[in-house]
Amino acid sequence: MTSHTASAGIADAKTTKAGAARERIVIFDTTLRDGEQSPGASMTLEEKIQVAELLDHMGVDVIEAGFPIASVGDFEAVNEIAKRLKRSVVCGLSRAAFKDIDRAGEALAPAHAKRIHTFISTSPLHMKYKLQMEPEKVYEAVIASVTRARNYTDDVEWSAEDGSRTEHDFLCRCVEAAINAGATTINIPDTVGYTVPEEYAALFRMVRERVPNSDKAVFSVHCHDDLGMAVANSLAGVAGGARQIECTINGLGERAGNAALEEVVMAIRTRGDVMPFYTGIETPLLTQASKLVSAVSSFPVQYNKAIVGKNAFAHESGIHQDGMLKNAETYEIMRPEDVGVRATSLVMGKHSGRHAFRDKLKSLGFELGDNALNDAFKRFKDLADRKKVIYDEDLEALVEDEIANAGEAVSVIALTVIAGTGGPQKAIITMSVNGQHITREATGSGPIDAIFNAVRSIVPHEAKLSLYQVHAVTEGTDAQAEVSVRLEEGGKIATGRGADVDTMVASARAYVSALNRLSVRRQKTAPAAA
Ligand SMILES: CC(=O)SCCNC(=O)CCNC(=O)[C@H](O)C(C)(C)COP(=O)(O)OP(=O)(O)OC[C@H]1O[C@@H](n2cnc3c(N)ncnc32)[C@H](O)[C@@H]1OP(=O)(O)O
Ligand SMILES: CC(C)C(=O)C(=O)O
Repeated sequence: MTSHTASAGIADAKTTKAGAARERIVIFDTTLRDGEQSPGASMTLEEKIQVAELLDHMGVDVIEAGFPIASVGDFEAVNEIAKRLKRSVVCGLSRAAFKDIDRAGEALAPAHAKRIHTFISTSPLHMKYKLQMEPEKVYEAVIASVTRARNYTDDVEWSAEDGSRTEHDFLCRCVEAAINAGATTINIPDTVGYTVPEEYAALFRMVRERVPNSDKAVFSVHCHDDLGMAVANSLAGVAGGARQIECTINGLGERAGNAALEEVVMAIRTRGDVMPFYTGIETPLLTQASKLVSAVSSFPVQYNKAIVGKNAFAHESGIHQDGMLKNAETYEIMRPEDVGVRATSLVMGKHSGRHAFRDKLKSLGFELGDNALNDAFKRFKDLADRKKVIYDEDLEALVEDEIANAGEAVSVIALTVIAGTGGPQKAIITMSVNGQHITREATGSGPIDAIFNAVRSIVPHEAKLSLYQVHAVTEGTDAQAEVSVRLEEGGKIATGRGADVDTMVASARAYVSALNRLSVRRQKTAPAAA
């Protein structure tokens, strides 16, 4: 396969092609806080430390390690992570309540760099029904909470929960007050995944234009995926002036989840031609982070998940595989190694074509001529129609069987076996013997015995069966069976192998293969004709 050339869009450089400076986007990971709010995703302290250390190593700017007031376990997690992290800022969440903020301050005390993130809802719906607070009380709570948090650190983030459904005048008032009270990051979350890209971008533009001190804070997006737009909305928020993205590994999070870190980071990196930004994330660690979070949260990653799904760099259809073999950029917009995937995989399946089949066999050490390749390809297509996943071992067994049985004097053409509780079992076999098709049937004590008896009636012989062995080439009930047969006759030994998803067919092929070899042995040792 040809490799990718450096794609025009890749935003590694700190300047755009036109020479303008790219702006740095702060990546704020909340896998350990919002991610853990996914029902069933709780992590142990050790697991959280493991995730935090990997995120730190990966270059995440801010790690929201938990909500310290929530439980002793959450406090300990934030506190232990605060002791360990070397590069990232450690962040703890708190409501607009002094006890929450003090607890967060206590948990974060050992951190080399700490942030308190305090939030309160600002939408009419949340204020009226959830908080049951008048807007003026909420406004006062914004100022009081940010001021309190500043006692612990200069790095204070304030969030307007349900910000995307908040009335604009009130949102602007609260943002201005939070900045005046000392907030250095202003987050306007789309808490319920309700907004759409154009609307969210406009919201940031509006707030930044209307709030007089808006240049004193970094604006942040925090998007949920209820309508499947968390990543698109996050990037739109950035287009509207936000410079921090809150996200989680694998998009873990409340309900349908948060914007996926790996997706926003790779979108920025890959489409640097239209987004003049960069992040500090070491993207080759993305797959490792995804696997770790999946393992500790017990949330499997869907196969077709962008960036880190099992199929993100896998191609099964012949036309795509052919394109990939000629130039990887035909069907891949990112290099697999840039996200920590070892290599693109051309998956062999019912949609694959000859180019990919030949290439795959070559990688397995088989170089077949055109005729043999065509025969093997026909058998492979037949196998792929019957078997969901074709493993390398399947191809090896198929080709070895093809090589062992191709061009032999005797071969199996068709087989029907009648088996079950009410024996005797019966086999009807059609074989080609020196080009002539012969059909016979026989019974036996068991289906294999019946098959071998039927073969013997077409190719009579006295050879003794000294070994009959079956093993499954791969796992699963649709695995191919690989059958080995050993025949002995007058001191001569011949073995044969056959492979098929049907154990009976594989047995017949193995038996016939051994007979062919025995026949060759007989000829080799026969006295030369006078
Ligand atoms: C959008 C988000 O993701 S916000 C974060 C959500 N995460 C979590 O809630 C996980 C951790 N939470 C918890 O462990 C608990 O909810 C706790 C410890 C925070 C609070 O527990 P409890 O005291 O039992 O209260 P409970 O959760 O039932 O209700 C929440 C209370 O906080 C109030 N509240 C909610 N948000 C805020 C806020 N930002 N600021 C101040 N008060 C708030 C509610 O109005 C309610 O108050 P009330 O008890 O006077 O009616
Ligand atoms: C606390 C805030 C940032 C939040 O998680 C949300 O609004 O979804």
